[in-house]
Amino acid sequence: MARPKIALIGAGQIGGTLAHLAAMKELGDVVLFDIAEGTPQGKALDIAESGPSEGFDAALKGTNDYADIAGADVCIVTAGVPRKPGMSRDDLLGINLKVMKSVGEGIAKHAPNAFVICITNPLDAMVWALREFSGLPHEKVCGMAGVLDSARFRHFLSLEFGVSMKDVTAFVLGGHGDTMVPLVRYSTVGGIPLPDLVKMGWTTQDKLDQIVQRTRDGGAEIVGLLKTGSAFYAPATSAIEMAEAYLKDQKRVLPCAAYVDGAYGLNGLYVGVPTVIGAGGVEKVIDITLDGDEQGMFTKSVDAVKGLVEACKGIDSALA
Ligand SMILES: NC(=O)C1=CN([C@@H]2O[C@H](COP(=O)(O)OP(=O)(O)OC[C@H]3O[C@@H](n4cnc5c(N)ncnc54)[C@H](O)[C@@H]3O)[C@@H](O)[C@H]2O)C=CC1
Ligand SMILES: O=C([O-])CC(=O)C(=O)O
Repeated sequence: MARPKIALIGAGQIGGTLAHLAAMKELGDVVLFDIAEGTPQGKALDIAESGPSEGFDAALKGTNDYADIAGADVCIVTAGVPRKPGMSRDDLLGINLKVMKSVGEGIAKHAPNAFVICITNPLDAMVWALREFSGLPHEKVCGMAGVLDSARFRHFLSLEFGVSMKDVTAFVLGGHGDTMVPLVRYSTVGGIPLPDLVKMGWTTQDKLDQIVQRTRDGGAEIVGLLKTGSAFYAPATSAIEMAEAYLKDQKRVLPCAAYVDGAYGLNGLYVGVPTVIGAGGVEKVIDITLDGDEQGMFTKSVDAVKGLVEACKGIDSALA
């Protein structure tokens, strides 16, 4: 049986890391696409040359021609611009919206049956725009953010509790911005919800509040340290987890920016929610019950995403 084909649209920091991870995990053959001439070709060759030592079987190709993504099973989109210190993700909206238009058209023409994972920021608005420009079914287009934000939350919690990251679960909902909602009540250590761990005296509410804020600021913390761009190892790993769930029909329960129509009282909006990802793409949106405080934070985050979607419509009349 032929290997799956994975198209990576954008061969920058995340794109290159995605290609390396996909090859090392033997998820399929990889095509790296970018408008920069030489970059995707150079990265594809470099990674292919790591194959003999690593021992993976995967073909890698770099290209500047959308025709080479033909028939891709998965497309992961990182094309666009990352932020620099002092910028918010939302500052990227105008420039990256134009990129989503050409990427959406390229995918629609050459890989209309792919499962598409958007990473480009500002994430929730960009995945909405990419879906609009591509015209693909909503369940086949989603955005990566919740897996990353939840992984950051889990990492910080594991440091606080001094336990393995494997034993920490966490969910972060809402838009991938300053208003994201780390859900303390639905996050656990060894199955014990965080509020119970406060009652048990293993941590304090104050420490949890600080971890929640560090999670919300997780992207900015890395931007401040790197200075020339944003995080790429953990973002790439998170998207690969989603791609693998689709390719292997794993039915993973993963938070992602999914099209929510009906659940959470929403009427057709891309925003971070828990989902089930399998061979059908985003097969289910899990409509968890939120208490008053959680609902208030989620509504604020949803409103921020709605504002960005309206801004997109203002910039490109084809979206209005
Ligand atoms: N959703 C999330 O959780 C995260 C999102 N991001 C976002 O991911 C995006 C990519 O980040 P990096 O890989 O670090 O950036 P990068 O600058 O290293 O790579 C972006 C690549 O896109 C290419 N590109 C630009 N316009 C293009 C077009 N029209 N078609 C094809 N390729 C094009 C550039 O040549 C460049 O190689 C940024 O928007 C960043 O903000 C970054 C981290 C996490
Ligand atoms: O912060 C950024 O600009 C990149 C990003 O979305 C993240 O790392 O969460």
